[in-house]
Amino acid sequence: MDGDSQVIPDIPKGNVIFAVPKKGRLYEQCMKLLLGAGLDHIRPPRLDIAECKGLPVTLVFLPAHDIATYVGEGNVDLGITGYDVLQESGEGDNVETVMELGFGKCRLCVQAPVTSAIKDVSVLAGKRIVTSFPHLTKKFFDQFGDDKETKIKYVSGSVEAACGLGLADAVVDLVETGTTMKAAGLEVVAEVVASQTVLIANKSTPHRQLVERITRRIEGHITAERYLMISYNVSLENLSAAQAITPGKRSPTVTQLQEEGWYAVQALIEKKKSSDIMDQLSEVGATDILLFALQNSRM
Ligand SMILES: Nc1ncnc2c1ncn2[C@@H]1O[C@H](COP(=O)(O)OP(=O)(O)OP(=O)(O)O)[C@@H](O)[C@H]1O
Ligand SMILES: O=P(O)(O)OC[C@H]1O[C@H](OP(=O)(O)OP(=O)(O)O)[C@H](O)[C@@H]1O
Repeated sequence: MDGDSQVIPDIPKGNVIFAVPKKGRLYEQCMKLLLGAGLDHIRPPRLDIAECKGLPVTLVFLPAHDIATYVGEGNVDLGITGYDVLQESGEGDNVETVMELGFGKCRLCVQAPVTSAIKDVSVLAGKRIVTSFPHLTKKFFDQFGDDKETKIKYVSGSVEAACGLGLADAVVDLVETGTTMKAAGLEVVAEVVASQTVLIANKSTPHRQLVERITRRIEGHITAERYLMISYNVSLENLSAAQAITPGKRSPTVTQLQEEGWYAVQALIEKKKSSDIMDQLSEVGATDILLFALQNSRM
C-alpha cells in the first residue's frame, strides 16, 4: 500500500491513515474513544482531515458506510465502522477485524408488516425487499435458491418507510431498541447479522507497529471505561470467600495488614457489577470497601 494517499493530498509520508465516521450514530462515541486513547487532534472547520498530536497518525472523516471499502482497498490503514458495514463491503479478505469496540450494537433483520403475519422468512424469497444493505440481503435470500429471484432495491435511509409506501413487501434494516420498526408497523421475521462497532485494519498495512500501538491504546481506554478498582479489608477467615467474589482479571492483590489476621485486597471488577459485588463483600464480612475509577490502563 502506498502511504501517501491519492484520495486526500497533504498527508505526511509515513503517517498511518485512520478513518472514522464523520457523522451519524457512531460519531460521538468514536470521538470519545479517540480522545480516551490519546489521539488528540484539531479538526479545522469544514475539513475532513486532522493530524494527531505527538503520533504520526492522520485522521480522515468519512461516511461510516464507506470506511470498510477504503480500508479494504488499502487507501486507509485503520478504520472504525460497523461490523454490518464490513460484511456488506465484501472486503473481508483484505480487512482484519482488530477489536470489537462494545458500542453501536444492533441487528440487521428482515422485517415485514405485522399485518402480513409472516413467520417463515422463506415466503419472502422472490418478493420485493428494500434495504441499505443490498449485498448482505442478496446473500441471505440466495439460500432459498436462484429460481425465486428476490427483487432487492437500495435506499440510503428511512428504510422502514418502504412497506408503508408500497415499495416493498419487506425490508432489511437495523434494529436496536425496535422503536423505529414498531412505529412503522413492522416486526422481525429473521436476523441477517448481529453487529457492533469494530476497529478494522488493512491486512497489508506497512504500518503494522503503529497500528498495534494505537490498538493497545484503544484497548487500554476501553478497559479503563469497563472496569473499576475495588479495595477492601477482610479477616483471614473470610478471605477466601471475598477473593471468590473478586477474582480480578488475573488474580487479586492480597497484602497482610499490621493488625494480626487481617488482609487488604485490591482487584479489578466490572463497572456494571460493582454495586452487587460491594453488597456481596459486605455480606461476607469485608470492611472499608472502596471503589476507584481508572484513568487509563495497559494490560
Ligand atoms: N439504531 C442503531 N443502534 C446501534 N447502532 C446503529 C444503529 N443504527 C446504525 N447503527 C450502526 O451505525 C452504523 C452507521 O449508521 P448511521 O445510520 O449512523 O449511518 P451513517 O451513514 O454514518 O449516518 P447517516 O445515516 O446519518 O448518513 C451502522 O452501520 C450500524 O453499524
Ligand atoms: O431499533 P431502533 O433503536 O429504533 O434503531 C433502528 C434505526 O436506527 C437506524 O436508523 P437511523 O435513526 O440512524 O436513521 P436512518 O434511517 O436515516 O439510517 C436504523 O436504520 C433503524 O432505522
